[in-house]
Amino acid sequence: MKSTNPRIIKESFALFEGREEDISGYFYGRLFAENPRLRALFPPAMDHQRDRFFHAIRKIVWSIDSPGTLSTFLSRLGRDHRRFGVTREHYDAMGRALLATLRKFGGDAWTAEMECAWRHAYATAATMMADAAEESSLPPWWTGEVIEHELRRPDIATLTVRPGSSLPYRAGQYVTVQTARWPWAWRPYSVANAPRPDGLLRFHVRALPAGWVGGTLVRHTRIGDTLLLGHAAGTMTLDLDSDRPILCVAGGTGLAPLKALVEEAVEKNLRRDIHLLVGARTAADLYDLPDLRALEERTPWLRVVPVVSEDPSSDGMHGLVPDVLDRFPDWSRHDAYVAGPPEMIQRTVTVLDELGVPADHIHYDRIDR
Ligand SMILES: NC(=O)C1=CN([C@@H]2O[C@H](COP(=O)(O)OP(=O)(O)OC[C@H]3O[C@@H](n4cnc5c(N)ncnc54)[C@H](O)[C@@H]3O)[C@@H](O)[C@H]2O)C=CC1
Repeated sequence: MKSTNPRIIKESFALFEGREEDISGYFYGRLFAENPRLRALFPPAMDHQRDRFFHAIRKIVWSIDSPGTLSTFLSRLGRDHRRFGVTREHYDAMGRALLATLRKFGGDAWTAEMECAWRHAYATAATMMADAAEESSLPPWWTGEVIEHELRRPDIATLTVRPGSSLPYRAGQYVTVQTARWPWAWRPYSVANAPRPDGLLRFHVRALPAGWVGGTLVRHTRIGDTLLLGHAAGTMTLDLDSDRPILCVAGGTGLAPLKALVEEAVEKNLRRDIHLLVGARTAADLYDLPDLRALEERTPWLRVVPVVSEDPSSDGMHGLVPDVLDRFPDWSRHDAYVAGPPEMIQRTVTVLDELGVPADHIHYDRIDR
């Protein structure tokens, strides 16, 4: 964004931090009031969408002076928005609503200089998104047929899905999934296997109490059902230039992307020592252990370590998975990959930092669910 003023954008963004909910609510309220037809493009419940909106704005602001990062992010966002049916004209309406929102929440501190910087930044971002969407040779979404559905726990299922045509992704990435039961509700799930010649995708899904898509996938999905799948995203992929040993730390179904990474390392025969720590509440919640043990059996340089947090009578290691890391000799030379609940990721990153793992050797994605 050449002639956008990054300093003004970053400084003025401080006016809005901490008021995410009100700002996103006002933005969408205003957008739909002025453009009622746009409402149909979005899900009935807007909570996740509102979070995503602010997250996207924050990410744009933070990377506004890193053209490479920004263009990768905006291009992906633009391609991805095709699944909502968003076209070039819609960006103008969104831009008007965004500026009106910033003006309102900026209050007396909002200046003409800020207005000009944001107007320019938005126009550039919208052009990048719309161009990327139009230039993409990939479809806006894929259909996928469920060919296996296995209930591993009352609230956890593994699914295998066959996309209608090849869906490109790298091990460790996630795709968004929509079920016929909840049109427009897209929820991200990591692909739990490395890319395969037959293109099949496996998912690990937990049904959460208020989770529409997860509940449907676990309890109301059968073989032969059709799902919609969005583009792959996420940066937690294997660093293939590194020869360091690998530490994977999984919490619950956060195992999915890590299993894909381990599979990729095994398929490529990387022969870098891998420790896979699998955190679960109870021994029964270790829903994928037999598969992991089979993989371990075939792979002399892979060690799978179950860690149970709420079941002191079970065999093996006990504790929250980040809290057992200091019971091992030394992780400081490892590349670390972390996935699970957000608090678990945060704690694991802190502990790894304390144990001397350099920040740029710790990989994780913050997925907006
Ligand atoms: N299904 C998927 O494809 C993916 C799911 N995820 C995320 O992984 C999470 C999985 O959740 P559940 O299976 O319900 O896990 P869970 O809540 O049952 O926790 C599993 C283990 O994670 C650790 N843990 C949990 N909370 C912790 C905390 N506050 N501090 C430290 N350690 C903690 C503990 O070792 C615990 O035994 C969800 O947040 C999901 O969004 C992440 C990536 C992919």
